[in-house]
Amino acid sequence: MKTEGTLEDHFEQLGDDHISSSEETPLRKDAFILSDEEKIERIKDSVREILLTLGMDLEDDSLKGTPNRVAKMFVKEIFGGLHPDKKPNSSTFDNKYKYGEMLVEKNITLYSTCEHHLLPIVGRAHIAYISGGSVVGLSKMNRIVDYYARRPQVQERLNIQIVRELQKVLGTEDVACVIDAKHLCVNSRGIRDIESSTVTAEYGGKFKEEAVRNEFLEYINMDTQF
Ligand SMILES: Nc1nc2c(ncn2[C@@H]2O[C@H](COP(=O)(O)OP(=O)(O)OP(=O)(O)O)[C@@H](O)[C@H]2O)c(=O)[nH]1
Ligand SMILES: [Zn+2]
Repeated sequence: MKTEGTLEDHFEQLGDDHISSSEETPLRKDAFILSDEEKIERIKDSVREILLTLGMDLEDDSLKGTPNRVAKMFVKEIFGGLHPDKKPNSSTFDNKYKYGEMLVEKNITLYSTCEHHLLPIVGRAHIAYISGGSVVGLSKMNRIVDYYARRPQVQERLNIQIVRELQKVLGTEDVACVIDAKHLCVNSRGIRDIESSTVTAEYGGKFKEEAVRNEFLEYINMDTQF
């Protein structure tokens, strides 16, 4: 969407007019007006400003590349999942072999960023689904987790977004995801409790039934023997 005036004018006009529902990442309508390169330039200036305000000497050899490094990392890496174009293409196949039990992809490594403090969230996601006719490539589940994790996030929303996307891809409600993750904003600052972790879950369709849910949880807790 292109409009007249400066980007600042445009932000001003938009005010709090977000396009998101509660399960969606709260993005502004103009989120993708700027190219990645333009975003990196702007963020670079902001990071420089923060470091200067803190009193850091940006002429120092070790620090002079930091604004650019952080800006690139934000746009291309840790927040690289904000752009819908980055959504992985999840190839599905017909369930020709008529596999009728649940499939569990467990211990998926998850790196995200807490949107309240911009500190890391590090953990594991466990996904299960029961095929309604389609099966999805195993790695696509890891890729979906990674895509939604590369955003400023809260764990609850991340968990729901993963389940909704898989339900869409597979054409079935019968999808579940459990996430167990450490939030560095709890572990390394504030209350500084290094031991605690946060567990969230989203159960769709048949996973709302106790027996089905328990089977999934048993697989997650099963020791992997290799
Ligand atoms: N529900 C939820 N809360 C989160 C998540 N990540 C971080 N938080 C919490 O967001 C809250 C923000 O609370 P504030 O009181 O505004 O922030 P704060 O003063 O830095 O709070 P403390 O961390 O208690 O020092 C904190 O309690 C965080 O632990 C998340 O994924 N889900
Ligand atoms: Zn936080």
